Amino acid sequence: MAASTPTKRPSDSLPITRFTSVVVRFRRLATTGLITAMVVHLIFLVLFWLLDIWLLMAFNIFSVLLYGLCLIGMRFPALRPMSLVLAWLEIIAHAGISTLALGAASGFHYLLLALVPLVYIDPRGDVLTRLTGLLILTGLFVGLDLISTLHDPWFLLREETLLWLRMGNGIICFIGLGTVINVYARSSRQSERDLRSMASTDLLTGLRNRRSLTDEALLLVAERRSVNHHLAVVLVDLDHFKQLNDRYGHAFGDQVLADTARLMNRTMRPGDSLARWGGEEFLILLTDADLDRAICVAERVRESIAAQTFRSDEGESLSITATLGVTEWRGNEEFEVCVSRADDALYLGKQNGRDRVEVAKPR
Ligand SMILES: Nc1nc2c(ncn2[C@@H]2O[C@H](COP(=O)(O)OP(=O)(O)OP(=O)(O)O)[C@@H](O)[C@H]2O)c(=O)[nH]1
Repeated sequence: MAASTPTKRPSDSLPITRFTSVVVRFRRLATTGLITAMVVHLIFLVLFWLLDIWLLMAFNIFSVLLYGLCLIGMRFPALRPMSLVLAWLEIIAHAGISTLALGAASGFHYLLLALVPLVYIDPRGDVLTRLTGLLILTGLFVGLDLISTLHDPWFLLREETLLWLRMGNGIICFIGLGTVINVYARSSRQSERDLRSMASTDLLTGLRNRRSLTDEALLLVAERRSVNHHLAVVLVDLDHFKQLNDRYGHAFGDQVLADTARLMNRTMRPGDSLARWGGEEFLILLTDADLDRAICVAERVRESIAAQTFRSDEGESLSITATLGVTEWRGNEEFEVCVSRADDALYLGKQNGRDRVEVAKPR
């Protein structure tokens, strides 16, 4: 590539990242809930068949079928809201009819409690919707308790049976609450991990980004100030990258960046760090390395980049070169000062013809 005036600082590239949205997580949670509800209603179905309560048996057959339909509906974006509303209404109707049929002592109104976290988890709900949802659930819970205290249930069961039912419903309620909270907590932790990874990774190359490496370097520098360990910095800048982009296209440039990052990554020792520092600039942080070792590493990187060949879309074989600035951390200076010295060396390397390693000795 032809020579041109060296550029001092390349600009940072914007990180574009994958992110599993909170809506997707809510959908997963809702699907898990629907499957669980279906299984629970199958158990109720058997139970009411054993107790010979035909009304609740019929209602549970209807519920199982309804959950099946809701699960199918969850596969289609347009039907999702309706599926969720139907599932909500089913739980409310199930709690209501079962409590009226068997009395509050059966504990069926406890099932309403499992809906409380869902009022808050739905990401589309605003404050008013949440408050309304909570008030409706509270009203239903208290109302059902009151009505069944004032009126006899439709079906009379033995005290012992009611006790078992109440305990069962209490357990289902706790398991339901626990499951919802667990799924939500796990998805929150996953979101946190995703965000951390997004904040520290460069999407194009998969390398750590500037922020992540700077954070590590600042920690190392703080630790090593007292211990007097070596630390060296190598700045790598690909030569004439603008020309490469202009000649072969930006997508090809991206590929070259990604391949070069992979190549450099392979040459790193465990413990050393490599980051995409800016557009076509990379930074290598060498822990426990003095200047001589840093120069060796820089030479090795320079040679491996120069030896790498690429094939353009037109089938043309080409290679690129890089200029590297090397320096050693002085032990009592800020990390930025050390990087700036490596940058000065790099700039000198560009002026001196590129494809070379330039060293800045700390004074
Ligand atoms: N394809 C691609 N190009 C990028 C990316 N980030 C920065 N660049 C390009 O890298 C080029 C850097 O150009 P300059 O700063 O002039 O440097 P150069 O052409 O490499 O010249 P020297 O550094 O002086 O050898 C610009 O054209 C940027 O658009 C990227 O993520 N992908």
